[in-house]
Amino acid sequence: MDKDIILRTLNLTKDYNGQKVLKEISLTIEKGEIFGLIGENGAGKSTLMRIIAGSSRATTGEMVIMGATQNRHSHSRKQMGVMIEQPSCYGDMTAADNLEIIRLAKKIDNKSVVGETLKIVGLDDVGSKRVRKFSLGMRQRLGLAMALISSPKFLILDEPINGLDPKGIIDMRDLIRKLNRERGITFLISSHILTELHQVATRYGIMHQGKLIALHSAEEMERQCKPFIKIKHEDNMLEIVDFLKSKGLTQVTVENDEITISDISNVPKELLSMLVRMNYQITEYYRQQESIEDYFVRLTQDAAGGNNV
Ligand SMILES: Nc1ncnc2c1ncn2[C@@H]1O[C@H](COP(=O)(O)OP(=O)(O)OP(=O)(O)O)[C@@H](O)[C@H]1O
Repeated sequence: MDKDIILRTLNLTKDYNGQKVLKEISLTIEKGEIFGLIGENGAGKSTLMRIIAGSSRATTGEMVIMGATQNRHSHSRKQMGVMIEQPSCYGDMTAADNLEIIRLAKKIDNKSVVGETLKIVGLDDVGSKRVRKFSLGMRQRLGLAMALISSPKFLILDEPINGLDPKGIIDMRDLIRKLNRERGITFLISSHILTELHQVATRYGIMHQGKLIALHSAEEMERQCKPFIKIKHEDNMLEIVDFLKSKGLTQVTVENDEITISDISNVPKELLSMLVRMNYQITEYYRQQESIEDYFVRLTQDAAGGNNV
């Protein structure tokens, strides 16, 4: 067993009524990582997380969690905390009472763990407030506390930032980073909005239509965001596109009358003056770096067949 590997999946698939919603998912999460699982709604993130958490079974494939091979009988997931979907809790009770119920159900002897966990998530000062009066951010914190109470080494959080206001997003990110840094907890976190996980994930897996289409470290993700050139004009767009292609530029796309050249390594230095010499009415010509969100959109479009002109 490799002690630095928290999770390894090999060719996991899931079929619902004959429809493949997970297609050969193979991924490894190492100790200490904050692994961000990104994909649009319906990409298969929750399905994959439920299988890893043990609340659903894969149709085929293998999975090893903290050194233990998982099969239908082994749910050796005691060192794992899970928050998938809205945490279910008793609205008429306080956060402390809700946690106490979980402590008893999990047979945790140490009574002080309730207060300690509430402190970690910043809910130690809400006193006798009933959970049904909690804001969404507070509920998410309580969900995290429920997942944390058994001192897990690995936390699975499905869309923990979904619906939070900007301050709630920052607080949740800070909390995740703190738990990772100070307690060495490894995270698997999903989101359908890439920017929500930007600055917190150390590695990303991008899912699209049940497939894992890319795996990137945070640094690789930044590198993937390629520079491009935008051209705005008041002229015959197709003529300009043909001209660019005649210069050997293949990755030329058009959207809202704007031309984008993605393969800038092939762009001749004097391209702008060439366009002007051709008497094209160019109104703007500039170089930009692709944002992480744009990269995600490009990647999922490429996986779906691309949109090059
Ligand atoms: N219990 C189920 N029975 C049938 N189909 C299901 C079931 N659960 C999920 N699916 C289907 O599996 C696909 C993946 O859904 P999943 O919830 O895993 O996606 P997701 O990426 O988590 O999306 P979201 O961000 O909306 O939660 C969808 O097409 C969904 O309709």
